[in-house]
Amino acid sequence: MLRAAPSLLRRSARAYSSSSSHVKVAVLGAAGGIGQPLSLLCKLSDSIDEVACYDVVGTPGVAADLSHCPTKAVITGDLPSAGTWPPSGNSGLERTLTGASVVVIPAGVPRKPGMTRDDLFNTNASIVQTLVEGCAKYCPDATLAIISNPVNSTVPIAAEVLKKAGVYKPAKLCGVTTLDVCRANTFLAEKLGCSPKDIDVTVIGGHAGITILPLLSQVPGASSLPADVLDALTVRIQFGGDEVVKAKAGSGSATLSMAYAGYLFTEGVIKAMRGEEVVQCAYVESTLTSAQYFASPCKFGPDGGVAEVLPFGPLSSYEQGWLDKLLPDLQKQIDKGISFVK
Ligand SMILES: NC(=O)C1=CN([C@@H]2O[C@H](COP(=O)(O)OP(=O)(O)OC[C@H]3O[C@@H](n4cnc5c(N)ncnc54)[C@H](O)[C@@H]3O)[C@@H](O)[C@H]2O)C=CC1
Ligand SMILES: O=C([O-])CC(=O)C(=O)O
Repeated sequence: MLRAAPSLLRRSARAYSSSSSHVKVAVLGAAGGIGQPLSLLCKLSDSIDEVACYDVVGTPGVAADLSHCPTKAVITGDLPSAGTWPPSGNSGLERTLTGASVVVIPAGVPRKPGMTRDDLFNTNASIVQTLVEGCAKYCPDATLAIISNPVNSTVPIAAEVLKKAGVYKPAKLCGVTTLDVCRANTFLAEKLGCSPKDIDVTVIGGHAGITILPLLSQVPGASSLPADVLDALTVRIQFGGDEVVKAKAGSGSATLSMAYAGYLFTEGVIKAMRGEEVVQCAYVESTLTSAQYFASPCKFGPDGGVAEVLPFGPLSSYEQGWLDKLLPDLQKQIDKGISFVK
């Protein structure tokens, strides 16, 4: 009674047939709470040939450690200048980014209890700006997956940086909202008493508080839940990040679940590059609503970018109420990112 084709990643007959080219994934912020387990998951992946770990600290150690895992991916670890593993003449960011197909960016500070994601803006905006300037220079064709918060603003920052450099391709710039989908699937499955693997909730909007909107009404088994249960579930998904920040009590925010979500997103991009049919939610430049950037289901294509921003389907009146409320908030956070670079 749940969705017939629930997987985040949908297979087609062309699976794995179209490309055997070298797939390099760069992780920027690779020594951090998200970066380390994300790099591990990438190192364990059969579809990744090279994992390039970059951070301002610790990456030679992270790379040396991961290199002992007996899997096919070659691993490197770079700092901004000297200090690489294995030793190399290139400067750190250049070596990391050159030849990358996908660049995943979890660099930046995480929240502490009492903070909003927007409170991270002052620190993370310039970190993302600098790193994306490097992407514009060394891997202008790569797909960029932005994890650093506030995603609602850091994606517009990245877009403005790429525009300034003359290499902006909207289809190749995504904010990663996969953790919202993971939470929605997990929490809804708990309520319905089924496996989260049998559920694929579409989550639209942005990635902060009320800008996150799970479309639970579209999941057949969920639409019959009482209104108060649906409301509690919606709010729990919107504020799932706060749940972790509170439990970690000052030591950071979601890292392990985010690493898993970032890995799922990256695998989705790579599977699409190899010819599989992949639809996954992402925060991208969009004309679906009045907000310039908006998370919705996106079909990924063989170049690793978004081939089509898909419509998000019918909303219940409850969800329409949230959408009306979130759009002005989201646009404000987008404008803040744009003005930072302009
Ligand atoms: N999009 C999403 O769903 C989620 C986003 N996040 C965000 O991800 C970011 C990272 O979180 P954590 O890994 O927990 O933080 P962390 O502090 O553990 O790691 C961040 C890493 O970034 C590195 N870094 C800082 N400046 C850098 C620069 N200029 N170049 C390269 N690396 C740099 C740091 O050295 C550190 O190793 C935060 O902004 C957090 O809010 C966290 C969870 C979910
Ligand atoms: O809540 C945070 O600050 C980290 C995050 O984005 C999430 O867990 O969704």
